[in-house]
Amino acid sequence: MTATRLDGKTTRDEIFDDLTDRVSALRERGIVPGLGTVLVGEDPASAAYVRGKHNDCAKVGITSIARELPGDVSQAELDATIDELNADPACTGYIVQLPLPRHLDENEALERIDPDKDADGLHPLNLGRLVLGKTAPLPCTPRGILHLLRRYEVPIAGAHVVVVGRGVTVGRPIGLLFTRRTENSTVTLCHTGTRDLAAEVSRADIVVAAAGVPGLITPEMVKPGAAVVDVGVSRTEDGALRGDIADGVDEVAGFLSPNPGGVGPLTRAFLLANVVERAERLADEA
Ligand SMILES: Nc1nc2c(c(=O)[nH]1)N[C@@H](CN(C=O)c1ccc(C(=O)N[C@@H](CCC(=O)O)C(=O)O)cc1)CN2
Repeated sequence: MTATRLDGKTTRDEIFDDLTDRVSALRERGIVPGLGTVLVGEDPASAAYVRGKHNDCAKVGITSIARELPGDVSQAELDATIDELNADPACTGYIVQLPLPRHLDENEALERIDPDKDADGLHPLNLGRLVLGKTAPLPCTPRGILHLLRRYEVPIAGAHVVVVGRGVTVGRPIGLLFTRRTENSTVTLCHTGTRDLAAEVSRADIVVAAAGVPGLITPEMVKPGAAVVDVGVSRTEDGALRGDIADGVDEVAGFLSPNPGGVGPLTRAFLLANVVERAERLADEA
């Protein structure tokens, strides 16, 4: 079997076309959505992701607001930047790029973001709203995963989904999304304490690998025909990206979302979608 490739770039372009039209319609109503980013330090990957977000803004007509802070910034200075974006009417939504340098408290930063401006959907209030099944901005990578699976008509209702990794940006929230009534999947969340990862993965109709361990998921683990989504990120010494999926998985799986080229572009697209959706809500309330 050679897996159908879930193409994140083509799918992102479709989303951008839709967002471009919606941003034009907002501009006609006198509203210009603005995305803010807070980048701390000089991690090359984080800097590249933030640059990419601003390039995307230019493509769809959203204003960019970039804040860059040195790697040794204090928590109080970071808090002040967050407060400034909370108060800025030109900023419809914003993100604090993760990970932060170790001396900073990520949870404190996320909690300080005005939940209404939380473009990442990672504020505790918004994650809580997700748990309660209330409307909230959805975390961008999980939203991208679901969109990509639906786009390629991968069966989700009733599927057994095995998520590998319990991080806050992917593993934990994707479990919440798959178990909503609208998705109706059964989720097993695996992590470093899981006794027999291969046995868990082998039962999955859908595998979401978000562990950050290169080549963790091997062809022998995967049920023939399963959908495999690679969102694991690790870097080689020369900075090259490595996903969690080993070579040969595409010979066993029915669908494969590669990394790069799969969910990553959609993470960026849904960040803009969260901003545009907030701008539309504000326009309707005005
Ligand atoms: N505040 C946040 N921080 C981080 C998030 C996040 O969603 N919010 N996710 C990741 C980084 N990230 C966005 O910020 C991100 C990662 C990857 C991609 C992407 O398009 N990847 C490309 C490959 C790029 C490469 O070669 O390095 C792909 O998959 O094709 C976009 C965004 C952690 N931090």
